Amino acid sequence: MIRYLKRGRDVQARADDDAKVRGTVENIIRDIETRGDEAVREYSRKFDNWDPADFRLSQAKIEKAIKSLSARELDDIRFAQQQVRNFAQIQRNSMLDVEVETRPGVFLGHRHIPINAVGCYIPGGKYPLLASAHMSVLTAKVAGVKRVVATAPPFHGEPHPAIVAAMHLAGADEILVLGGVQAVVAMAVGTPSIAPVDMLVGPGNMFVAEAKRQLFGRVGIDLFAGPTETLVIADDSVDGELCAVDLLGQAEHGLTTPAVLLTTSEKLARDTIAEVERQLKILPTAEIAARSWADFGEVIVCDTDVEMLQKADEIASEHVQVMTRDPDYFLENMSNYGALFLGPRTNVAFGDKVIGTNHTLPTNKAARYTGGLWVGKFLKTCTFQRVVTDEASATIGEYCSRLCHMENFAGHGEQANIRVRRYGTRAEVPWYEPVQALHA
Ligand SMILES: NC(=O)c1ccc[n+]([C@@H]2O[C@H](COP(=O)([O-])OP(=O)(O)OC[C@H]3O[C@@H](n4cnc5c(N)ncnc54)[C@H](O)[C@@H]3O)[C@@H](O)[C@H]2O)c1
Ligand SMILES: [Zn+2]
Repeated sequence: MIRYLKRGRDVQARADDDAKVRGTVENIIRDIETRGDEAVREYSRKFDNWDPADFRLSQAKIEKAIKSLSARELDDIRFAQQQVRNFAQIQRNSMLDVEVETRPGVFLGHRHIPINAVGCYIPGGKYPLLASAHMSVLTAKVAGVKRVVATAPPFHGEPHPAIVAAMHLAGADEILVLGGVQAVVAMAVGTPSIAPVDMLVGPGNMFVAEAKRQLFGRVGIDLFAGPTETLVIADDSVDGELCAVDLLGQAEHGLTTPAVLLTTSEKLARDTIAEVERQLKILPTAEIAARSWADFGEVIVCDTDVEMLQKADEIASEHVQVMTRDPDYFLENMSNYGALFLGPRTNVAFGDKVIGTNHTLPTNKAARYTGGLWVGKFLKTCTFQRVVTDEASATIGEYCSRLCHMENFAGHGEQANIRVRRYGTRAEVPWYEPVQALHA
């Protein structure tokens, strides 16, 4: 049986919020489409109080930002990037191009082709999320993307030096200081100063995620990566302090961050609720975390691991941290999650910042149909084929011709028939008389 000790806001209230955001974003996109650069500038002034001569950073400004960091800070960024680069490269190596002879004389294959130009959004509203530069820019570069544009909003009125350094060290070809919807629209449609990109990637708040969603089709997007969500699955092998730290650690992202505890231990559930209240008195980011916990936090008690698994798949959370006696049960059986964190020794912050897996992950139940950002998202898997013998051309041609006939496709049928006549031994294609006559 599944019991809620604490519930979040109802589904209707969340749907109303989504509808409001959709409308706001629609208007901004339409406005930028009609008025271009001028509108980009206006929204930048309005939302970020930011109106520089050029949104693009010069080489001198990039170097100045890097020089302002300490050796320790630069080294830490390099360490994180090395972990992300290494794992992205391992994943790239797992993706093989293929070319196989599927029937005598018939060769089919696919190649992974990098997208030409990608725009990476690095969030910087509440926190300067420099880790997103590793996750997007660097991974795109490992995939072989030629032109990578990276953009982040100003932080306290200026480019944030650690974000700029991380973008540069990750290999960004162009660095912009521009935030929100205006940044993603500018990269997607292009402006006199920003050449358009083919794909938008990276996380962002609900406005940024919704803008990417609305621009999909005109450009590619990686996935729906909106406000962070976290799910902790735990049994009585861990304590309330650890669970509360792991819930609040992610609840601090923003006011709409669901942090959910699923547990088979009612004692752990109650201990965690008490611990959350205690920690909220001392956590420096409690102002945000307390609101998201109050509105979106949930504590759910189940009887068995099987029940927890069912509920977890239904929630389809971005992050799922498993701290039970047998975490592998969830690895083997769970199907809907952005990323799994197995056992108490790791946690979501490791994945967010440094361990090497990508932190840009599906939210809003998108984990039902996609994983997170990874090197494969920057590659198009494109097929090719060739037929190298007369016999193969004629044999496939006969099947094709008959199948086209069933679908009433005369022109397609002729494409096949002409091969049958030229490369085959049959003098005629009996099942396709009318079109045959065209070539008599
Ligand atoms: N899903 C993931 O993989 C993932 C990973 C990391 C972070 N995140 C999420 O990224 C988000 C970052 O959000 P953030 O706000 O700190 O930074 P952000 O850079 O995404 O958004 C800031 C921008 O929002 C725009 N904005 C603010 N208020 C607006 C309004 N009323 N109308 C239109 N535009 C407005 C501004 O232009 C501003 O530059 C968080 O929600 C975090 O949870 C998600
Ligand atoms: Zn996080």
